[in-house]
Amino acid sequence: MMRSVKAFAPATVANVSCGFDILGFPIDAMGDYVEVTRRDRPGLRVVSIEDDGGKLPWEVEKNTCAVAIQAMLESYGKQVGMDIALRKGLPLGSGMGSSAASAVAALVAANRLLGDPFERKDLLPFAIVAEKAACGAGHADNVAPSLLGGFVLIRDYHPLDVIKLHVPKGLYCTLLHPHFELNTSDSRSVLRDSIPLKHSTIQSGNVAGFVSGLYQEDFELISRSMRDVIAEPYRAVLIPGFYEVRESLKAAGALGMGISGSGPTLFALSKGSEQTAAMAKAAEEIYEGIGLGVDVYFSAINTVGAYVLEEKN
Ligand SMILES: Nc1ncnc2c1ncn2[C@@H]1O[C@H](COP(=O)(O)OP(=O)(O)O)[C@@H](O)[C@H]1O
Ligand SMILES: N[C@@H](CCOP(=O)(O)O)C(=O)O
Repeated sequence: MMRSVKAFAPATVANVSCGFDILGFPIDAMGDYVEVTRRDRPGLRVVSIEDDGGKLPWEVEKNTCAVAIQAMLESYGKQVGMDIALRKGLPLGSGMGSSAASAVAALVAANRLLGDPFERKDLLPFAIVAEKAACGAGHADNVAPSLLGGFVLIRDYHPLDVIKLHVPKGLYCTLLHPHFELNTSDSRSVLRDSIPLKHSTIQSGNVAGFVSGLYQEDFELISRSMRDVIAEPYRAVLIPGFYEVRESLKAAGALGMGISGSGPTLFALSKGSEQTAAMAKAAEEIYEGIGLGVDVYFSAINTVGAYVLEEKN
């Protein structure tokens, strides 16, 4: 019987401009690490959290690692005792699926500790419970791609219908993380409950175009489809320099760009990695002008999702 398992779950770009709450992909550049260790008494404990600046909750009903594992154990039908150690590789409130990566890494580790009783896709509802605990909304567009890898479409939430999409060769992602936190719950609170019919038409056309573009490996179609009339207009005002950075990234060769998840990180897709240095330089100059530090990450699209790093007997 396994004694402890360590797993990694990648950061994710949710929405991908046109797919609010229904589209996302993981990146290779970074993620969260969770180790779960069996204990002889039932019950979960968070025993260590590293690299969170002391900001994350240790309570099992609040930390997404524990919330996700608890949901899994309820479905498993047996209370197995586990100690949970989390190392944050992701900045908080960044728009890169930080709460999701913790939950997914915890689930993949705990599932393996139990001998993999759940298939990968069957872990998703447990990760959604954790996401809801973290930001008040059970959106799956971070947890699903972090768990499954590649572009993932959430066709429906009730019941869950999740589809892995084709990843075109040579598609590359640049992430710009300006140094401030924007909590997902805050950037969801600026959104409207209803949208005009004409916006629904524009958004559906673009999400269909984006998915077709992936399958046809048609980078021009992907580029044309990266438009968001639902969330971006309301959220852009929360992100200093958004429109300027958008123009500079496009001028530097991005296929398209948008807000990663709920921001403040911005993402750009490009065909290949040749333009990424120019994109980063252009954006860095703008952020410097507005007095904001920025971290830049480059990554291929991660196609495998979370994985087990180490098992100890
Ligand atoms: N392991 C975790 N447990 C509980 N809350 C977390 C965890 N990781 C991140 N969070 C919190 O979840 C909230 C949602 O934001 P987060 O997922 O970090 O945003 P983003 O995905 O935009 O980076 C934030 O308040 C963040 O501090
Ligand atoms: N679809 C969600 C995605 C939130 O992503 P995060 O990385 O900012 O948590 C939304 O747009 O609110």
